[in-house]
Amino acid sequence: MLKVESVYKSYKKQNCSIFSSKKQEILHDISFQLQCGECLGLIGESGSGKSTLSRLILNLERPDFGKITMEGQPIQNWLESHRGEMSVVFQDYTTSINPFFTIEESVAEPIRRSKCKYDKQVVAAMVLHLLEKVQLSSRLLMRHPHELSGGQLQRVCIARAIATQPRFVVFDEALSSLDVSAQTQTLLLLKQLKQEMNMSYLFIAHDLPTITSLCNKLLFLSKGKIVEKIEVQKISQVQTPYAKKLLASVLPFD
Ligand SMILES: Nc1ncnc2c1ncn2[C@@H]1O[C@H](COP(=O)(O)OP(=O)(O)OP(=O)(O)O)[C@@H](O)[C@H]1O
Repeated sequence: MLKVESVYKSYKKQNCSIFSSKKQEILHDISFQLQCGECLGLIGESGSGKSTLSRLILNLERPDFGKITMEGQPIQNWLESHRGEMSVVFQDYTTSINPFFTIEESVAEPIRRSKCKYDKQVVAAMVLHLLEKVQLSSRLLMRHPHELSGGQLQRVCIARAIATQPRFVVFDEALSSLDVSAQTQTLLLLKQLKQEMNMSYLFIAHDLPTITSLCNKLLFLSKGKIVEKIEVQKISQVQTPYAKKLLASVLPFD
């Protein structure tokens, strides 16, 4: 489904003069594939290039070299011809939602922007159904974002992300800002939604237990390079010192 081939990305070095052309390599020779229905976890420490990679996949930025394709088509072409079939949930739920919109308006927005045109009552029914899917009460419909908890707001973001029935969703540190209890509940919800809607996920996180409980394959990213790819069932067989260190930090005993 998604194919990333030898992708490189650099940014202009920070703290350099505006005339300087010095660049810092952020991603180096990244290649991997994600099959239909799979949940691929991308794990790496802060600054390893995870969000940069997700921006390239979402076509918010272009790689310097390399190819990103979806079902054989360059990602930008695929996104144009498959509107609403890829979506994203970011870590910062507070800036992902318009503060002036009610929850109903926020969830309705991606449906209204999609290629299918529905009348008002149908959109209202779809919003209600989506709230039910993410286990939020219809009593929240007329509230504004500041009147919801962090966990509830992230569910609104998830409802928006699944509103157009995407086949592929990128979760970029989507649970990192939630407390442990909201994280656990949201994780269960994502598992359930994935099963019900047969979606493929790219799940980016720096927390190994969260990622292993949801994903079937893992990529370890260190300093812009994929240092290890492994199936979650074989996680105890990781080879690289970086992956071993991450594993040891959550499983201190043999
Ligand atoms: N637009 C940009 N211009 C210059 N440098 C950037 C830009 N975006 C990211 N970087 C740099 O690229 C590096 C990787 O950033 P990125 O956000 O991809 O890491 P990350 O693994 O997602 O980190 P975190 O887990 O902290 O979110 C960082 O050093 C960052 O400062």
